[in-house]
This record gives sequence, C-alpha cells and structure tokens, in this order.
Amino acid sequence: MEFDLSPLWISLKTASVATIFAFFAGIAAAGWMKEYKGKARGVLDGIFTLPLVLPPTVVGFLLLLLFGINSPVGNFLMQIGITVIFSWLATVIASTVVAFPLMYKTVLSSFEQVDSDLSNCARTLGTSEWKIFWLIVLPLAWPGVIAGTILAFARALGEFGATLMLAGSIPGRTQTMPIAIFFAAEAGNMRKALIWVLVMVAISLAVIVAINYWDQSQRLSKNREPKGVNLIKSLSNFVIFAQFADIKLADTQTSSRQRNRILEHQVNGCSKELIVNLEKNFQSFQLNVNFTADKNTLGLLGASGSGKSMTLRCIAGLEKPNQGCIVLNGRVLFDSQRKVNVPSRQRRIGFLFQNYALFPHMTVAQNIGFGLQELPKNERRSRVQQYINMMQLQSLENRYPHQISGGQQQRVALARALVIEPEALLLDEPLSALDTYLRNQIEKLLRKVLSSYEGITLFVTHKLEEAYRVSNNILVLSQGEVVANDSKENIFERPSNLVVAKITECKNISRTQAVDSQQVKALDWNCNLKVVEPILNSLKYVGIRAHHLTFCDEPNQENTFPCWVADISETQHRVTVYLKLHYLPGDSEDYDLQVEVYKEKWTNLKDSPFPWYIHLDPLRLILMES
Ligand SMILES: Nc1ncnc2c1ncn2[C@@H]1O[C@H](COP(=O)(O)OP(=O)(O)OP(=O)(O)O)[C@@H](O)[C@H]1O
Repeated sequence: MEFDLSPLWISLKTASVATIFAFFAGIAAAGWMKEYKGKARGVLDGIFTLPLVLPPTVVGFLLLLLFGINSPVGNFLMQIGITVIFSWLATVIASTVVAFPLMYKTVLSSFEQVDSDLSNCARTLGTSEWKIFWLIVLPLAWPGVIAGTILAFARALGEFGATLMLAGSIPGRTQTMPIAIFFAAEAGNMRKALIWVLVMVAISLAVIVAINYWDQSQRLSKNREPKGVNLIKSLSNFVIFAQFADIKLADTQTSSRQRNRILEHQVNGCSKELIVNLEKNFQSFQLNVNFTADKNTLGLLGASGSGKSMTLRCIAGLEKPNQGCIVLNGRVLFDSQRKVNVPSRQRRIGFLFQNYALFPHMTVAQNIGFGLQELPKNERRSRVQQYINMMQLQSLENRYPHQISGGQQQRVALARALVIEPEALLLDEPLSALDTYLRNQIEKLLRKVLSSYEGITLFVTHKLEEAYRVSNNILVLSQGEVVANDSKENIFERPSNLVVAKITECKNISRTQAVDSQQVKALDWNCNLKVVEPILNSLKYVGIRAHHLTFCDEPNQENTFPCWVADISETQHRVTVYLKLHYLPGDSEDYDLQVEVYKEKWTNLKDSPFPWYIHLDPLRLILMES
C-alpha cells in the first residue's frame, strides 16, 4: 500500500507559513513592548504570552469561538468567500497563535538585553526611533531573533490540540503529522504511527542540533568579528526617516522670574549659553538645579548620587524633567509651561557616556560616522577621516570596538560625539574607566580638543584635580541641589560652605564662634585664630587645607600652637602627619589636624624634639557657613 506523505508536506507548509507570521508579529509586539512603559504593560504581556501556558485545546476552543460561522469574524470572512474552519488556513492560524508567544518572549528578552546607553547615544546623534530599532536594537538582538524563529517553527510543527479543534483531521488537507500519529495509534496502526514519530523526532533533533551549531559558530565568530555586520547593510535599506519634531506635553509650571530671564535672553538673541532650570522628582530623590553655562567649561562635582548624571540626561533629553526649562543658545529645548520638549535627536547635544557606548557591531569608522547619515557619502567619508586624524585613530578605521584598547575606544566615542558639531558637549565621567596612564593621555587630548571647541561643555568627574585641570568654572551638587557655582579658583580656595569644603577635600574643619571682628574660636581645636576675612553672622565653621599648614620655629607667632604627632601615613612622595594640638595624644586616633608635607621635609623634621609648632596662616583660613 502506498504511504501517504501528505501529513509531512502539510506540516512543513503550515509550520513555515505560521513561522513567517509569528516572526513579524513577534518582532513588532516585542519592539513595541520594549518601549511601552504604561500601566497596561502587565496585562498586555499576559495576553501575548497566554497561548504558551493555556492547554492547546483551550486555545483551539477560543479560536473556534472567534472564527466559527456564528461569530462576527467568521460571518464576515464567509461573506468575502473565506472559510476558516476545517481548512488549511485553520491549521496555519492555530499554529501561528501557539508559536507567537515563543517568538515574542525570546525576542523581547533579547531586545531588553541591548544596553540602553547605545540607544540613548544614537538619540543624541540625531537618530530617529525607527533607525535606532533597525540599526542598533535589531542587529544586536539578532541571535535572540534567530533562536525565537527556530523555537516558533518547532512549536508550529508540533502543534496538535488547537489544530485538531479548529481544522479537524482531513487527510490531504488539514491532517498534520501530530494528528496523523494520534489517529494511526488510535486505529491500532502502530507501524504508521512509529514512522511519523521518527520523522517528527528527526526534524526536532535537526532543529536542536542546528541551534547548537549556530550558537557555537556565534561564540567563535564573536572572537573574530562582531555579529550582525552584514545585516546592518541590508537593514539600512529599510530605514525610515522620521521628519518632524515630537513636541510632547508637560503639565507643570516654571517660575515666572526664571521664565522672564529666559525670554529676555531669547529676545536679546543671546550668545553661546546654556540656561538650565529644572526639577526632576523620583520617590526617593529630588533634583532641583538652576545654573547657566557659557563657553567656559563647567565642571560638575558632587558625591555619588548627588544628581550629576541626571542633570546631564535631562539636558540631553534622555530624561524628561517634571518642571522647568532648558534653553540652549536661545533655542528652547524644554519648557514645562509652554509644553515644549524637543526630542533628544533634535537637541544637537553630544553626550559622552562613562562606558563609551560604542556600537559593538560597527567599525571605528562606522561608529564615528553614525550621526552623519543624512550627509552625502563623500562628505561623510571626509568628515569621518578628519576626526580619525584629529583623534589619532589612523589604521584603526576598520577595527571593531572589541579590537581596540580602552583609550582608543574613548577617542572613538569623543570623535563620534564631536563629528556632529554639537552646540553643547556633555561629558559624563569620560575618563573614569581608564587606568592612570591612559587617563592622563586622554585628559591631555580632551583639554586640547576642548580649547578649540566652540560649544558649551559640561564635564562630570569625581576627581578634583581632573576637574581643576579641565574646567574653568565648577558647579557643586549635593543631594540634588546646587550648593556652589563659581570659578574653580574660588571653589578650591574659598569654599563658602561646609558641603563644598568637604567635596573639595578640605581635611581640617572645626566648629567655630566669632570672638571679635578679627578673631574666631575654633571649638574643636581649642584655640583662638586671627582671621583676615570678614566674619559673617552666619559663620559656623573654620577650615584649612592640609597642604596650607606649615611647621615653624617661632612659638610666639600668631596662630601658632604646640603640637605632637599622633600618627603618620605615607605615599611615594608625601607624608600625611596627624597632629594633636596643645597636649600629647592619647592614641593614633586622637588628633586635631592633618598636615601634608613632602618626603624631604619630613626627613628633616621627623627627628626634631617635641613639641613642634604648627602655623595656621590667617590668609589660608576658610570661613564657612553650615
Ligand atoms: N530611574 C530612576 N528612578 C529612581 N531614582 C533614580 C533613577 N535614576 C536615578 N535615580 C536616583 O537619582 C539620584 C541621582 O542619580 P545620578 O545618577 O544623577 O547620580 P550621580 O551624581 O551621577 O552619581 P554617580 O557619581 O555615582 O554617577 C540617585 O540617588 C539615583 O538613585
């Protein structure tokens, strides 16, 4: 008797078509869900995933209700000449519905694994959301897409319950292999059932082996060249350009004083200037900053979590403030009162991320040229070459980010941010991931680049010396508030309050009280000090930097006190000496002042008899508010 092979062809045809539908629907649903942060997210995800957990017969029954001739959908389809129930179309629908969740879930999880800084970086380079999806997210998530497709195919091939309920078992039309196995076994034709079982096992095994080999080849190729490179070229043909600004609504108020100031600037056609007045509220953190930056590089200093990065992200349009306004060179980027929120891609603000955020599947040249896609090819190439030369990246053009050093990666990121000629450049701890040697090199390059950069620069760093070398002015943030904004000299020499003194690492601080117009009592050091600065009513603390203290031989000089050493701590060039004033210290923790001296000075000093005498120069004393 001739063996009927139709179940094999029906199964393969059904699974292939169902996989194509699930492929596109799964990618679209996952792409949308990745960005959707609304309240219905949990419900929608549940609905998309439901066919994965429901028994196939339940899915089949629901499909029967949906497509049956008594349902509005079934009725409508009948009228246009399409019959679903007990047709091949029914096998495709049933298989698509059960295969979809596997595609959707796998793709969503791989989309979510793509570093969000990469998308944010692309936004600051002027890229539309569609382009980001096609050029960044999809290529990087490609392994997940392939895995989802294979799983969806396998699931569609093995579908039984829903297909039987919706399509029945019509040999040569709707009878797939799983259904053929069931009916053969039920009729006692075990030989026939076994043949189909073996065919199913062979196909399933082939799928699993294919996944394994594919996964293995991905791992190997990761070490040679990054994935998705060729895909990028083909995908770029489908890029859709978004044309218009996305003006979003905000419902909050800006203070009229600040608004008037900003409008005045606009009317006056102000020069290069960034005006920031914003509030951003989280449950456990409130950011409230108000400052103006000009062509002089502004350094942002502050403890971890003080709001430095959040400030930059709001300016770049990567976070939406709750309230306030941001104006760059007279252009309103954000105004909660006027409901303006210019999207990141239109702000013309370059952003340098701490982890560089280089696109791993693009070469050095492709990374640098990413923000220039609107330019003609030749112009684009020459601009990229210009920045490759400027950043000394010649001969590295065709390498991928994982094939170059950290310092080179940072230079690529800097070139990519600068090549779009941004009106402002935001540098979020750009040197923190580098070792000391590279850090010095890149810092030097950065200073050179910034000296010729015409735009506004904000520079976030934790390192005081780096902030001092790179910036002209410094803004100090503490717990989301601006506590100082001044020239770097004033910030370091004359910190006006305790927070700024601590952030700029003033090691000697004492509570204080005014004695007369020229004298204060340092309560923690138990001494009176002559000062030259005017004493304000709000005076709370007196301080002096460790390297401003001097040892002297004249006990009767003003602001000079006997002292004993409680402890010392050495580095290769300097010694920090912990001193107790007036008395012998009880132990190594019992000290009043920290003094920093060079090793040579320490060598001369260390064997001198006690007491030594320490001098607090009135010109160096810092008077502070709380
Ligand atoms: N999406 C968010 N939801 C809730 N809180 C957030 C969110 N993003 C940031 N924060 C909080 O905002 C505060 C400021 O964060 P930010 O990253 O600006 O600090 P930072 O000064 O840059 O710190 P660091 O120097 O450690 O990078 C932190 O307390 C952080 O926990």
